[in-house]
Amino acid sequence: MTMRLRQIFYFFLLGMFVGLSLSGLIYWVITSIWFGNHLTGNLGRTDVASVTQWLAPIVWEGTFDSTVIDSIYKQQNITVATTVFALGKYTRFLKDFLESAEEHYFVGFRVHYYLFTDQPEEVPNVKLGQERYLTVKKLPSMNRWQDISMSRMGILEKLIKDELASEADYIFCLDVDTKFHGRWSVESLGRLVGVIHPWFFDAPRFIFTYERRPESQAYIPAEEGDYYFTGAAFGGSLEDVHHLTKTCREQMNIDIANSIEAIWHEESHLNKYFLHNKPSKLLSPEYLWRDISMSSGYVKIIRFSHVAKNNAEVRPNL
Ligand SMILES: CC(=O)N[C@H]1[C@@H](OP(=O)(O)OP(=O)(O)OC[C@H]2O[C@@H](n3ccc(=O)[nH]c3=O)[C@H](O)[C@@H]2O)O[C@H](CO)[C@H](O)[C@@H]1O
Ligand SMILES: [Mn+2]
Repeated sequence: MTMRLRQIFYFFLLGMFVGLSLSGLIYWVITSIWFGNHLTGNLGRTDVASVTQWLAPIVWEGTFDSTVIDSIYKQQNITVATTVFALGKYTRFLKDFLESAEEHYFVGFRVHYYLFTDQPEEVPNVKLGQERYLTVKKLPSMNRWQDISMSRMGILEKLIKDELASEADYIFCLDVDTKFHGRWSVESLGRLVGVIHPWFFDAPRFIFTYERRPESQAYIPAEEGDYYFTGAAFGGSLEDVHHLTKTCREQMNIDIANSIEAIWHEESHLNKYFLHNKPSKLLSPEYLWRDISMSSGYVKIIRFSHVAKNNAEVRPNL
């Protein structure tokens, strides 16, 4: 009798197990196959904002499906122009920059690096993958680091206008004192793309180091501004980045004529530009972190970071 009861009990348990598994399977079939992802594919983060007030996505780990997004861009045969400047002692950063980019940056897509330097002989010989190209362009040396940093806008404006039109679809302009540590790929593409500065993403607005003197063209009043963007990485379509670099160059020239230099140089002008020309996509500080040794709970993966450097030792002036 007890034997029989036990059998019934086990049979019941088995029935429960099969029933639950079946209903789980049916639920999965209905939601993902019948409905597809449009109803239930709920990617996103709850600990950080992943969309701006003007409905531009903010790219964080966990907000996109890399397989889906790769397959979209694979069909488009795109070329991503990538610019980097290395003058004076900054040529020492090139090897790590290029080697790590070959490992993590737009892997499997066509990338054309444009490298501006005053010492082409110092450009390291880095083995590039298939469909990866490097063009070295010589620049005269400059003796103020601020001038090097700011002059990038005008040089990029000219590069885009004179050479890139039929050569590339998108462009990213990056600092060289940096290194890639994780995927940076097509999820970052957009018409106009800004990267949230790693030191200010969790700071209140009054801390943002916008230019606060009304005499400068980069001036932003205390009650304005959405995010503080880094000058070390920005990008987008050729047309939009051309307009950005042209505008920043013109605004910096007006400042020069008025004998004023914005507090954070072209970064200040970039922030002013983004105030009136909202980026269509924002990249989280995963796309330019402080230094690989620092951590933050929000940043689940460091994709690109500044490297620790001794400014007094590498810059031509203080
Ligand atoms: C985190 C961040 O947002 N950094 C910004 C910040 O400091 P940074 O300390 O990052 O500026 P930086 O010294 O890296 O200079 C910017 C870039 O100019 C180039 N360079 C500079 C000096 C030199 O002797 N040789 C040379 O090639 C190089 O590509 C470098 O990456 O302020 C700069 C201008 O105010 C830029 O806006 C930087 O992007
Ligand atoms: Mn830098």
